[in-house]
Amino acid sequence: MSELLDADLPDGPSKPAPPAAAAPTPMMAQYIEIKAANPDCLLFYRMGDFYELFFEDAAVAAQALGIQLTKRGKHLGEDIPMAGVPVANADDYLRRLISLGHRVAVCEQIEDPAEAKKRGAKSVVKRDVVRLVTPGTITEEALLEPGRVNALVALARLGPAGPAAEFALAWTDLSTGSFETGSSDLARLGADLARLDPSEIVMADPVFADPEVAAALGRFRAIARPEPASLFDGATAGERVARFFGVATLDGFGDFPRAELSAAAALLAYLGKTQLAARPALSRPRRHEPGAVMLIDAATRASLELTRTTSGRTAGSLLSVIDRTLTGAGARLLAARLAAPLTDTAAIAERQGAVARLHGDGGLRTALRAGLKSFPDIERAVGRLALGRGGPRDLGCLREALSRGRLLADILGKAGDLPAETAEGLAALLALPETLAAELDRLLADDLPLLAREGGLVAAGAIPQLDEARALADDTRRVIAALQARYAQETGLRSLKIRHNNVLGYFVEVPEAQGPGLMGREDGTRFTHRQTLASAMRFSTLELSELETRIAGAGAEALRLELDAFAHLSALAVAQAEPLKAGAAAVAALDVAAGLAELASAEDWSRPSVDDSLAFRIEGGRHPVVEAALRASGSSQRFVSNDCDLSPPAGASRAKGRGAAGDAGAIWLLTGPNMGGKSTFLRQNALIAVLAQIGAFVPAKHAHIGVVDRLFSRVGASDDLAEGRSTFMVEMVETAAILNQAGPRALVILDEIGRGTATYDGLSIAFASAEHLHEANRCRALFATHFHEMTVLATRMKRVRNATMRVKEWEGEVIFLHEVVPGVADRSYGIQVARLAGLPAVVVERARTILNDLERSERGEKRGVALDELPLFSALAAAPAPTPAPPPARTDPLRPAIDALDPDTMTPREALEALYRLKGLARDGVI
Ligand SMILES: Nc1ncnc2c1ncn2[C@@H]1O[C@H](COP(=O)(O)OP(=O)(O)OP(=O)(O)O)[C@@H](O)[C@H]1O
Repeated sequence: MSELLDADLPDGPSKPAPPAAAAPTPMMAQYIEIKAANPDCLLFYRMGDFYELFFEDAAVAAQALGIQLTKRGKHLGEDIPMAGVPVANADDYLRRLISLGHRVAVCEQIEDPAEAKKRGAKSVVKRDVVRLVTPGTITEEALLEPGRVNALVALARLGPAGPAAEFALAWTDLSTGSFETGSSDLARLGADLARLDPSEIVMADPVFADPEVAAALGRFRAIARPEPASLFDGATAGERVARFFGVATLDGFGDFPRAELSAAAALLAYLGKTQLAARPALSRPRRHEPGAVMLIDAATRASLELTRTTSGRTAGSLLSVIDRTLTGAGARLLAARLAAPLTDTAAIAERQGAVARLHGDGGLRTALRAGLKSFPDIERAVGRLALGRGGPRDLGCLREALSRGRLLADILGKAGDLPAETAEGLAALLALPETLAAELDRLLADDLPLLAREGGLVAAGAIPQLDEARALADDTRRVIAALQARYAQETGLRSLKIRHNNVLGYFVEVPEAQGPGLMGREDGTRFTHRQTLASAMRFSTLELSELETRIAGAGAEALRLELDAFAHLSALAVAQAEPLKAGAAAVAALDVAAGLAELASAEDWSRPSVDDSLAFRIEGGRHPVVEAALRASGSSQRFVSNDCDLSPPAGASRAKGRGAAGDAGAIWLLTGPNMGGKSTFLRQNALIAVLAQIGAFVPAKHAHIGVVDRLFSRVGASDDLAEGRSTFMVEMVETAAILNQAGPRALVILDEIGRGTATYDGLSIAFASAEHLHEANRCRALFATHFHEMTVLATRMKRVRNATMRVKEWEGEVIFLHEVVPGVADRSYGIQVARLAGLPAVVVERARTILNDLERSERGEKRGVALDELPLFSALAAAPAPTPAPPPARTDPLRPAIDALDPDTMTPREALEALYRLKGLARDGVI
């Protein structure tokens, strides 16, 4: 704060108010200049131990953070609003601001206040923005969720707007340094973004303004940010990427299409803009081959609740049920894999191999999981160190990771034959940098401070000069005592003392009589006379004055040595970023495989067979989330497993031609009562496909799945009022996407489409959609419907099968068996379900009458009178007295009961009983 200098201080009350247009103070002028360069950020302006915010920023921050809004000095005659947050817990405030969608520019003092003072008493310490904190560029542990990838995406468009425009994405998680690219197009952009689930997207201004892109972005537009088109310049893109990685050409990185290079270069440019001087330790860009992953659009992800439930919570999602990982990196990898199931059968088999090995070897799994438990997050520690934002604890994390990595390698090394993925992991663990491990072990203390500048990060005994400096700083008295003992011994003067005062500093003092003996000594220490007092003489020595200087500088020296050691270790770690990251990836993959194996063994899941056929045969399939929920509810009801077979009908591949079965999967039309379990069945099959293709085991006895390249699910109706679309409109938009995009390898789940409009319109749409799926899309599909009329399709179309949910009726009650069987439901049991849901009995009865009537007329019989009658309430009211009569007087049963009593004729016992009777009437609430 000392640097705030007079120039920065608010005008005191004694001073006259400045004229309205008074020039700002030098500090305010500096603030205004920096703020003008960062208009779209809240500016955290460093002043001593605080980040201060001024003007509008102060008001915004005070409101968002609930901190006090004060004022400081005046600008143009007005008070300057100010709010501040302590530097020590700035992370917490940053997190809150970022989560509210703000961006923050962190402005630090970039010179020592003493330097500023040299320029004159009124000069201001130089400051500059060192970093922009945005949702996609955070790296601090406190700001990140351990198990969630924090993706920043750059979206590039090649060519002018229009359906033929090529799109590409480049994405990174700055906290771990991952860096990937992939191609896209307008139709699949939403699905690609949904897979990455970014925190922030950057794109060129014109792309941001394109209404078609805006529509494709959907909810992601809220986190999109327009940037100058020059960031995406395709002509210089390759060169810029090469420059970042310090290579002459990108040839060694693989073949990147131009649009992907443009996205990659823009991403790097944006990192440059936000990270300024710091250079992130990004891995070399890795290209996602088109078609390598199963495409799942945002609506499908939401309806299948893969990583979040429809209400936005993690608990209750598929991820939450299958996640048995033990490390942050493992949890992130599992989430990333779940978001992007593979389509390459060999890659799937490789992952399955790792799970299967650990599934089959419980001992190995247990040992590995013990070693993995809270394994430190290497990736994020390296990421922070590379950006210069790391601390001693990040080094400590690497030290622990390296030694625990060796343990894991030992366990795997003794395990014998390993599947490819695990063997690769072992190789990466064995390649963890030994030299770094040794250096960390040698230099780091056991307990590490949060910040390097607090000191204490280097172990005692590691650096002799540091030990000495510390000894001097911390243990001056001991050093002096040792010196005093030495002098006393050397001179034979037992009364020799070393003392200190501000004038002489350290000096030797002896009784006056012995002083002359010290002067003019030929051998040993030379004592220089400084002062003679009445009873004592004082001397200095060379050692003492050296000691003096060393003590004065010792604290600073100790800190410098520690900071040097920290910089040395950080540089060593950053230089080894690649093997460290490879080790981290190995640990994450082991954790995922061991977690999935643990899950499979605890839940009795099986290894699916995944190939390039169009098969889809599930035996004894279960819905993992509903099953877990049933168990957690403590209900005695067990989850009922079901089979599903959408494989092409037998011999179909030989039948060629349109209309014949051809090489296409089947469509199941599923009818059945409400609450029968249709939606559960539909979803469980989609989830089994997803699980199979991430390389996991699946909740089924057996599963054979021909790779699904695109998954569509249209389950349940929901309004999208924010986008101005009604329930029916949303339903139709999503159905349109399916009918337009699903190819022969797709798996389509349609749950009751057409129910959002009038019956005949709905039925016609559902009917036509099913026909289109069969004839045009020719994909595997599950179609649940209440339109029983649709079941005739099975007689007309070769690959349509009817299936239904079994129910039992017992004494007028409906019992849901949750069993899927071939056939057609005879009825919907909607009225029984309505009764179970607690609809008033009178409404249920009336509904039953109307239903009978409708059914009779449908059968061509004479319709009853129910529909022609007055509606429910007038019908009820019509019978007794429709005329406006006063409301019936409330009868009070106590009155007649009291009237009936004759106290004169009652025995005491009868009186007592009567009293109890009256009391009972009152208590039962009859009155
Ligand atoms: N296979 C099953 N085993 C046990 N319980 C099940 C099973 N399937 C569904 N259930 C239970 O039945 C409830 C209703 O299931 P679901 O929502 O799938 O029915 P639905 O037929 O789709 O109903 P609606 O037609 O009303 O949408 C579930 O919440 C679950 O508790």
